[in-house]
Amino acid sequence: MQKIGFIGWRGMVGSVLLERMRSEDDFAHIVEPVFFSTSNAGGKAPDIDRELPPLGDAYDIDALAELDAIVSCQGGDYTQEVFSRLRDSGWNGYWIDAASSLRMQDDAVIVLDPVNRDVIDRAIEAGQKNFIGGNCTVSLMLMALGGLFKAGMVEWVTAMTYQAASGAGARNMRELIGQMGAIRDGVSGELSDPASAILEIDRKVAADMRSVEFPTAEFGAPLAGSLLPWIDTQLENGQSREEWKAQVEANKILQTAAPIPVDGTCVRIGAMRCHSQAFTVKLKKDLPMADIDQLIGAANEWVSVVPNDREATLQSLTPTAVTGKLDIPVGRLRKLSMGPEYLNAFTVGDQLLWGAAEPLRRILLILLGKL
Ligand SMILES: NC(=O)C1=CN([C@@H]2O[C@H](COP(=O)(O)OP(=O)(O)OC[C@H]3O[C@@H](n4cnc5c(N)ncnc54)[C@H](OP(=O)(O)O)[C@@H]3O)[C@@H](O)[C@H]2O)C=CC1
Ligand SMILES: N[C@@H](CC(=O)OP(=O)(O)O)C(=O)O
Repeated sequence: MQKIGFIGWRGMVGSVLLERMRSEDDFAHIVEPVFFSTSNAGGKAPDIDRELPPLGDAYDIDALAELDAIVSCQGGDYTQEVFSRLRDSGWNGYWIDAASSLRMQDDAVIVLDPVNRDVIDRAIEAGQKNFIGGNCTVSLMLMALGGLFKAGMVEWVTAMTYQAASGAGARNMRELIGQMGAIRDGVSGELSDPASAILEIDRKVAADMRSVEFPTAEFGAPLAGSLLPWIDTQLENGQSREEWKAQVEANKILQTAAPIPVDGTCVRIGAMRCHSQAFTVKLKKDLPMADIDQLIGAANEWVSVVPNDREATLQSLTPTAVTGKLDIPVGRLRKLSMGPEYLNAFTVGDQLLWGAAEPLRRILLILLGKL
C-alpha cells in the first residue's frame, strides 16, 4: 500500500484521527498520503511535517481510483454518493469508513481490533476490502465488557446509555454550551445574591428553557438542564435506530454463532464527548466477583476495573475524568438483587477516540502491516 487518501480529515472525527496519527507518528508508515476535500479542492493540505500536494476533489472518481486505500470520516451522505460509483469503476482498494452506511453489508467488516482482531485477520486473508468503524456506543460497550463476551459468559445485556453531545456533531456541542450559557445568563442576578429564593431561580430557569428563544436548532429540544431519551431515527418496532444498532453491530463485531440479545434505552445527556453506559448483564452462570474483575480488566490494555466505592467512582468513572483519553474504566461492578447471575456495571469512554477515530487508525496500521 503506497497511496492512501484521507477524506473528512477536517471534521470532528477526522481531526481526532489526524491528531492521533500525528502523535503516534503513523504517517511515517505511509509512502504517499493524499488529502481530499468536498468543499475546497486545490486548497492547502493539513500540516503533517511533509510536503503535500494541494487538496484533491473528493468527488473525482478517477483520482480516488488511483488510491490503494481510502479513509473516510466525511459521513454517510458522502459514502452513499461515492462508494458504489468507485467500486463500479473497478476500484479494488481498501475502503475504511467512520460512517454507518456500509456497516451491516455482508462484504463489510466492523473493526474493533482489541475485540475482534481474529475476525479482521480472517477477513483480510479472505480478500475483504471494506472495513468500517462501529457505532460509538457499541464499540465502547465491547471495549468495556469484551472480556465477559469472549469468555462466553454473557446470556444477554441491557445497555442504558448517557450519550454526549459530540455524537450528534460539532454544531450540537456548541449548542449545548450555548444552552448552558443561556440558562446561567437568565438568572445571573439571582445567582450573585445568596439570599435569593432557589424556587424563584428554578421557575425562571424552567421558563427560559421552555421559551422559543432558547437555542434548540440542532437538538430540537433543550438538552442542558434536561435530557433527551431518543437518539437517531424512529423504527417501527419502537426502538430508536441507536438502540437497534446495539445488538446487530455487537453480534456482527463478535461474529457470534447465535445472537446475544443486547437492548436498552439510549439517552442524550449534557456531556461533551464521553458516552457513559449502565449495564445489566445476565451471566450464564454465577461467577465470583474476583473472576469477573479479572475477565473484564485483562481483556485489553485500555480497560480497567474501578473499585466499587464512592471515592474511586467519582474520581475515575466520570466523563470529566475520561475525556480526551483512551482509557475505558468499568466500575459499579456488583451483583444485583435479582440474583447472582445479574451483574451491574457502568462504563465511560471517549466517543471520538475508541468510539470513532481509534479503530480506523488501527485498521489502517493493520493493513499496512504495522500492528
Ligand atoms: N460524531 C461522531 O461522534 C461520530 C461520527 N461518525 C461518522 O463520522 C462522520 C463525520 O462526523 P463529524 O466528524 O462529526 O462531522 P463534521 O461535520 O465535523 O465534518 C464532516 C465534514 O464537514 C465539512 N465541514 C464543513 N464545515 C466545516 C467546519 N467548519 N469545520 C470542519 N469541517 C467542516 C468537512 O468536509 P470538507 O473538508 O470536505 O469540507 C468535514 O470533513 C459522521 O457523519 C458519521 O458518519 C462516526 C462515529 C461517531
Ligand atoms: N449516533 C451516535 C454517533 C454516531 O455517529 O453514530 P453512528 O456512527 O452509528 O452513526 C450518537 O449520536 O452518539
